[in-house]
Amino acid sequence: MATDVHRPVTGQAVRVEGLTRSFDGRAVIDDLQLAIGSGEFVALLGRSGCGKSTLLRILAGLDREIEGTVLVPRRKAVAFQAPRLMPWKRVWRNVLLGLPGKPPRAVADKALEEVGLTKHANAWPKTLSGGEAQRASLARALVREPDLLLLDEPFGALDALTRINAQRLVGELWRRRGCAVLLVTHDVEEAVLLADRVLVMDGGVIAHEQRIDLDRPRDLADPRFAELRAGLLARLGVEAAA
Ligand SMILES: Nc1ncnc2c1ncn2[C@@H]1O[C@H](COP(=O)(O)OP(=O)(O)OP(=O)(O)O)[C@@H](O)[C@H]1O
Repeated sequence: MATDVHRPVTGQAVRVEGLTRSFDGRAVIDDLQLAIGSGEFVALLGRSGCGKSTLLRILAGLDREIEGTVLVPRRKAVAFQAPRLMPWKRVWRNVLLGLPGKPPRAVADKALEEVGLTKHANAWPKTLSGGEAQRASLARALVREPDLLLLDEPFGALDALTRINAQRLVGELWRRRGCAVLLVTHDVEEAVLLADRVLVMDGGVIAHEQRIDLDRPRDLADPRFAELRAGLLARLGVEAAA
């Protein structure tokens, strides 16, 4: 039933063809096509319940009850809205959790430095703020040296200021690492701020795509930024404020 070949095509991080995923006989994803280039930053928008997380879980290899073809790199990592840290393990041990072999602590320390958490390497997860826990979760993704980083609303639960810092961090990590990113978000501004290309999911397929042809770092005050944002909001059925 499922064709799930973990081998990337040259120049591509993701290739999905004719993907269908049904729950109780209802196709949430229905003959979906998708390609993401190596090193490309793609944001995925769509109404609540349209299947964004389902698609991300399939790309992460967490859901194999599919029909169709899914090609993704072997090295991929995922971070969710909830940081999912093990409370009984110190932060650095959480970062190494699930890695094959016995990686030395230095591997965790390097990733924690990258996300600005060196000070908290020995801390227990419960002592971290929401933003810090989210950064620990990002560090856990980075130690996998991913060619594809899958982010499911990683900033959804953060307050506005922490969110801006976390967005900035993800933008920097992406530039430095050069991996492809698929970011699921509800925030149109975040999508336009970070992505090379924004996809809108609807009716089980990618119903719309918008290339973001703005230089980085992006300026929220740029009229073209507002135009792209308004266009995407309209696609989502939301009227932008004048
Ligand atoms: N394990 C499951 N069993 C049954 N139905 C499921 C399951 N997982 C997802 N669904 C259904 O599939 C649909 C898509 O869910 P999904 O979580 O992918 O949406 P989403 O676009 O990520 O939503 P949100 O933006 O609210 O997070 C929903 O109707 C959901 O109820």
